[in-house]
Amino acid sequence: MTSLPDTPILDKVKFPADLKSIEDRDLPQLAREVRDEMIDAVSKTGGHLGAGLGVVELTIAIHKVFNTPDDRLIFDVGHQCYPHKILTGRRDRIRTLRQEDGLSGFTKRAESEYDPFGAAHSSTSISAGLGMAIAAELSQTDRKVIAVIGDGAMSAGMAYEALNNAGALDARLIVILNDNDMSIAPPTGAMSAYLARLASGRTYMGFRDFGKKLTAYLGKTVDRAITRAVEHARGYVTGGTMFEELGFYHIGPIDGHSFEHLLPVLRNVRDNAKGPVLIHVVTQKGKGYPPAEAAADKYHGVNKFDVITGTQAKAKPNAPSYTSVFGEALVQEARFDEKIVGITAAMPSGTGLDKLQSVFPKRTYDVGIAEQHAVTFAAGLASQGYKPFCALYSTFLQRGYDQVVHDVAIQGLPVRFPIDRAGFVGADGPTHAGSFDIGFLSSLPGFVVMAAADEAELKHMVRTAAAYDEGPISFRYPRGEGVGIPMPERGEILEIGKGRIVKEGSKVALLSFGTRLAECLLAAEDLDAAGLSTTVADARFAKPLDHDLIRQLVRHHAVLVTIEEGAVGGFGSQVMHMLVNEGLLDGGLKVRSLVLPDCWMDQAKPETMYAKAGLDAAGIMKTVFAALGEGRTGVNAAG
Ligand SMILES: Cc1ncc(C[n+]2csc(CCOP(=O)(O)OP(=O)(O)O)c2C)c(N)n1
Ligand SMILES: CC(=O)[C@@H](O)[C@H](O)COP(=O)(O)O
Ligand SMILES: [Mg+2]
Repeated sequence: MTSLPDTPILDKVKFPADLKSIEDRDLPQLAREVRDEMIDAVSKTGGHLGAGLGVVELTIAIHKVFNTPDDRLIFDVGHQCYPHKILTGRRDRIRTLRQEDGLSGFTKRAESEYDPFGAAHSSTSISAGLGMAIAAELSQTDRKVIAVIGDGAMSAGMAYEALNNAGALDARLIVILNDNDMSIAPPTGAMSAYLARLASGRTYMGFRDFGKKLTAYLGKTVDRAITRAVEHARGYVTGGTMFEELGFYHIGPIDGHSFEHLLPVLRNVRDNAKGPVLIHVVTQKGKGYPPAEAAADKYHGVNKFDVITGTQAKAKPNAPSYTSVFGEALVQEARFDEKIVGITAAMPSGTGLDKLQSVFPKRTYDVGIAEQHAVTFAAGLASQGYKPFCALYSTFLQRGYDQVVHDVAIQGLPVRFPIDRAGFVGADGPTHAGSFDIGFLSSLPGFVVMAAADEAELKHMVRTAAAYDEGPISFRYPRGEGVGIPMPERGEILEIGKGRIVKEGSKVALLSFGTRLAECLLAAEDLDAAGLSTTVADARFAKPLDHDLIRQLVRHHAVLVTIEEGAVGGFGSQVMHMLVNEGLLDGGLKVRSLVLPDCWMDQAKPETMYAKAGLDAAGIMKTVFAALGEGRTGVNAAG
């Protein structure tokens, strides 16, 4: 007789409190249901799948044992939080993930009281958790704080700064190391090897052994100093772990998919831990969905897909992606110049450096999630005559900014910075938008700052950067496809600081920095039709500015509009500074500067975000008409 399908449990669990009435023995079924729900949802939305599949049991166990939201639960990066969102009152909205007006793809304070800290950039959870743990101690509450951090996120220096401080403070903080032996790509670095030794070298600790061990640890003395000395001595005898040396009570490895392991360990820690504890949990990224388990990337980030086959929907590209153009152009230049090396911070495929890695593996370095180190590592290479391309997303370059200033710019070292994901990125929302690099780089003396207007320009900029050895140089380009123009066989070397006129006009001048050029050309057509003859220029450089070009535009036009995919303080600000100081505004020229809005724009399609920001053709036209005081707002006003 076939067994009746189990009565759905997930329908009875809207919030973690509902877990209290679910028997431990029924949790594996709940895990199956959460997994099915998540797979179905992400098959419709796309998003981060593998990481969440790997923490279904862990998430259920944490919410079962601890008293969230009063006990604080922080997910590092937060891309694995979909099971958490399903179990914390957001199941009904889970199919709005990463869409306009939908749920964020990461944890987000404004979204739920169960998200005590926002994430998306990695390796922040232990620091934030320590802050909350100390706050709990200062306010003398019994609140527990749990930080869940992945093995990849443990490759960033910030995680060790936090471990170091937590150990010193002897803070009551619970760190759960979710070790699935994966980052986005297979992990790199000695830490990854160390964790692998820990995970394989020590047999899984059953909860009975752990219970004896922890009771012995706690029962032995009330004086933690003596306890820690004993622990330290034990470390010397039994080869304690790095975490114990830092003052953490290290438990594990335990099986992160076994409730028999998870529940008693978490309950023991909840009831008995008095200081920092690190629980080493071994999981499988993509667990429970065979297409994800079989995939090299474990379906880290997926498009919409067919649940049965796992086949992802792939829109037919109209043009190559900027990332692929960069990757291929760099391989081409590397063939000509053996001094060219590539550096990525755990994102070989995202940056396109996987292409260099496949052709020149010994000239490509994946340093792990370590942008600060990546920048200064590149500076070290440049100081010895190499030509490092330190390829980072704009948003992740922010993490290495002091290194850019202190180790690269002040020393004038010729590090090349390919900056991908410039401007709005769409589904990842404000945490990943590439908004600030124009400003924070063009303010640095001696930096050359470029932006590609299209994929052909990007190819020129790769060649130009390879040839430029006078100091640091950056070039930015957006996520997604190019505009579909013919590509040169090889890029040309651009004249540093020189822009170009793309379309001649006589009344309005649109000066674009980056890929808004296409929208400028569309706007120019309609402006011409409205009797406003329009020049369109591609600045190419935010630093050094093309002063001759700008003076020429000022002399022969009544309106000058600058436009960029960056926040205020970038290209437009550089131009305004020049105009003011050269007295070029004294003649009544009407000048406007179009930039990203001064707010954190939630996720939507990039084109929708740019339209909302007034950075599309309609917005450009509206700006021109307003500047001329003509009150017209778009094509229909042209009549
Ligand atoms: C500072 C920073 N750099 C890069 C990334 C891109 N990134 C997102 S998730 C990830 C890998 C995280 O690996 P791990 O912590 O092991 O989590 P898993 O996906 O394995 O669950 C990376 C590199 C990021 N979010 N933040
Ligand atoms: C979670 C994270 O930070 C990365 O997975 C990021 O979402 C990748 O962005 P792209 O999809 O633009 O490569
Ligand atoms: Mg991992």
